[in-house]
Amino acid sequence: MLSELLSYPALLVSAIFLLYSIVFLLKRPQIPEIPIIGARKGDWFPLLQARWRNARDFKTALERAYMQRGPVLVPVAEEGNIVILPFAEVKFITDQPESILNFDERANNFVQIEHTFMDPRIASVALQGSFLRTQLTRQIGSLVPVLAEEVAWAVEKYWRVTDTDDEWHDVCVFETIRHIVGSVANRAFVGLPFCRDPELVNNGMAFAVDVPLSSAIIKLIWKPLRPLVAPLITIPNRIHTWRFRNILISEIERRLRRYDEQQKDPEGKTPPFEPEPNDVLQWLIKQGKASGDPYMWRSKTLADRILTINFASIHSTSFTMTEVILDLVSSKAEYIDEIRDEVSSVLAAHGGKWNKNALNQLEKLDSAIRESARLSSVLSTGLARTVVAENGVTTPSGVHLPQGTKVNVAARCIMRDEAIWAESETFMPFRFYDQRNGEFQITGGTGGYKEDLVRRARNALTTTSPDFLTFGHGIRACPGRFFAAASLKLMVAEALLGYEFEILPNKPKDSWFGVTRVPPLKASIKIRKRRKL
Ligand code: HEM
Repeated sequence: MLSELLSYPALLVSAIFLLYSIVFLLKRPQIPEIPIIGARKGDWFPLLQARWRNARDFKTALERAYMQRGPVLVPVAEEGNIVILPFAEVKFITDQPESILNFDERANNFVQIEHTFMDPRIASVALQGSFLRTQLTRQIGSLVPVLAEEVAWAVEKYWRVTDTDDEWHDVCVFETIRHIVGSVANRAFVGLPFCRDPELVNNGMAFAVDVPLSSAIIKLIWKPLRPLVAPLITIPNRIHTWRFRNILISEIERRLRRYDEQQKDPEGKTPPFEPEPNDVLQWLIKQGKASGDPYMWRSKTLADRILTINFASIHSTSFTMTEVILDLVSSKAEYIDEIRDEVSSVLAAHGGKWNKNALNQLEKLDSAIRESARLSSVLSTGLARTVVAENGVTTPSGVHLPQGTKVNVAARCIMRDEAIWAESETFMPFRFYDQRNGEFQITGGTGGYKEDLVRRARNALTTTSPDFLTFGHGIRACPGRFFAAASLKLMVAEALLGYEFEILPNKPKDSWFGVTRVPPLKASIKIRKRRKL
């Protein structure tokens, strides 16, 4: 029988597949004994059937999970079995050390980094959270003026409405915003002229689509087969990485040569004299050289690090900005006018030039962006971590989570919970502004200067908390959020000062792809140039 089987390769492959399916169906994965969302009485294979149902309507699955107010299991197609912990356990997640609940393990598994990124070693430096947390955040003050210049250029270019034109024009919000965000972010990452090359932005964004798409397919494949199949599935990833690298490589090599020359001639006597660029690429070159590891200053490594930063930042910022614009234009004209008045008076007070202080004074705008990021957050689930402790971990509600369990919270539901947020489903742009400036007292406090500062800080766009999870929370909260907040404010300010918007009767609908919520990418709005008074 066995020899017969071995002589027919097709039969052998079918037999292996059958065996694997049986083992897969019968093997009870190591999962906690908690309710399974999506499973029904009488299901033969509750996990598999729930997985299929939840993948088709993850929004409902998430809402059901949240309503349980305790840990639940949510099987879903591309992610497998995830445990959703209740709101009360957010602090438990953020309090755990990385040796128990690990961020990188989950993130790298989610994107299948060893298959979807072209250089497997980049995994060890890929997310570069600590680099951004220190370098980029520290430099925001010096970056604001150049970012403002780039915003003005990009909005003018991509919204294409001339000063003399009185007509209303349709613009597709996401399609134009992604280019604007791409140029603005890359002005800080690689500088001029590269940030204005649409091919750089297009390939960076294409790669950011390739990764979740290819990783979702790869995760459906049996692990031992992945190294064989992944190279085929990730052909687009390789094409876009290759094109992205090609745009930057000669500039990187030029800067590396310049760096070496300057090291030999610190006085700067050898021409050409040029000021050192102040952008992420240059900081990465310095960091790479200082590390003493030649891998870190290979031009390919440096290009891939810029690509990874594009991957982490452009989609999240473009989606957030798209939602802000759509939330504003489907609210009230008075709201827009009030924010616009704030923007013009703050700008005038700073002599018509943006700087970090001026951005900090845009409290109404800050509040409107935070409110949009609460109500229309791009996150469905949040605080994604994997249990890495060998003996697992037990939650405060007493559920034991074995090693390997994927943990999340229902971020979207927390941020829309009526018990936490008054009129939680309504876009109230001044919600956080009022909380910053209102009579509200901190429990047990005296309402003094210190408490005033705390209240202000608590309600600022970049402040994370257990109930505001758009940027995550805890030690791994988004390191790019201060940069994102500055860019978002500059972009919305430019849009409000330069344009009028036709108010929409309703906000266009979003869509869901498995666990991912995507804003209305095709939505258009009507804009026209504002007359300067
Ligand atoms: C509005 C825009 C953005 C949103 C909504 C956003 C959201 C997030 C979220 C939810 C996380 C996971 C945090 C956690 O689980 O606790 C994260 C992580 C991260 N974000 Fe952002 N992000 C944005 C912009 C950016 C930008 C502009 C950059 C880079 C310049 C960036 C770089 C990163 C990196 C590198 C990580 C991984 C952090 C680590 O390794 O510790 N993000 N972001």
